[in-house]
Amino acid sequence: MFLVDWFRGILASLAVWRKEAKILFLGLDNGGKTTLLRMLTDESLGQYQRTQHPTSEELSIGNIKFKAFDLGGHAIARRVWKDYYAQVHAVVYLVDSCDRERFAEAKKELDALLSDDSLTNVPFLILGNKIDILNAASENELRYFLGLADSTTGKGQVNLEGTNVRPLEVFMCSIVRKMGYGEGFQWLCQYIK
Ligand SMILES: Nc1nc2c(ncn2[C@@H]2O[C@H](COP(=O)(O)OP(=O)(O)OP(=O)(O)O)[C@@H](O)[C@H]2O)c(=O)[nH]1
Repeated sequence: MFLVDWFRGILASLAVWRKEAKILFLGLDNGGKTTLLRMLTDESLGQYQRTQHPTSEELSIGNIKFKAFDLGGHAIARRVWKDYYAQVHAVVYLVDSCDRERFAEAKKELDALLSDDSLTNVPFLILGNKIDILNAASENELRYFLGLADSTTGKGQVNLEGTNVRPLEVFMCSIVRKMGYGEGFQWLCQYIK
């Protein structure tokens, strides 16, 4: 209960002082986007129907709009999210940290996003999800395979204003166990302007 309230508090404080924020949840299918969206609304857990491709889901909390899209061979989805949001305030990129076979695909999609002109300087929170599973990759392993070993900008309060450096960090989490993503969102919120 405390964790849930704390997490909601982070989002509520963002909603209070911002007029509007648009946050994209992106990643390959099966990464946990739908589960995270559901968690943000009602903390209800469960198995969700795998959504149809190209898939998108949306929810609003106050003035914050969250929208999730699957990437990976879904050129249509990419076009749709680009059309949908003229401006995105933050990206949450989810990776299944147990699915090593798809790390290369996850990296390819992430690289494409990081070099996308419409997302220049948009903060990126990378969530390595499913760490409750025994064979999950460690944070260092995930950073390595996503090519982020040297490009993350630091956890905690790192002032990047005036530097032209995009805030980028990796946080490991288990959405079903309600672990780790709150810290990630707390980090991200400081950069949502
Ligand atoms: N063990 C574990 N399973 C998780 C976790 N988060 C999500 N899952 C499971 O992973 C599967 C995919 O989760 P979704 O939320 O549907 O993933 P998605 O990114 O929305 O992918 P699609 O539904 O395919 O579009 C589901 O069976 C979830 O229950 C987690 O933290 N730990």
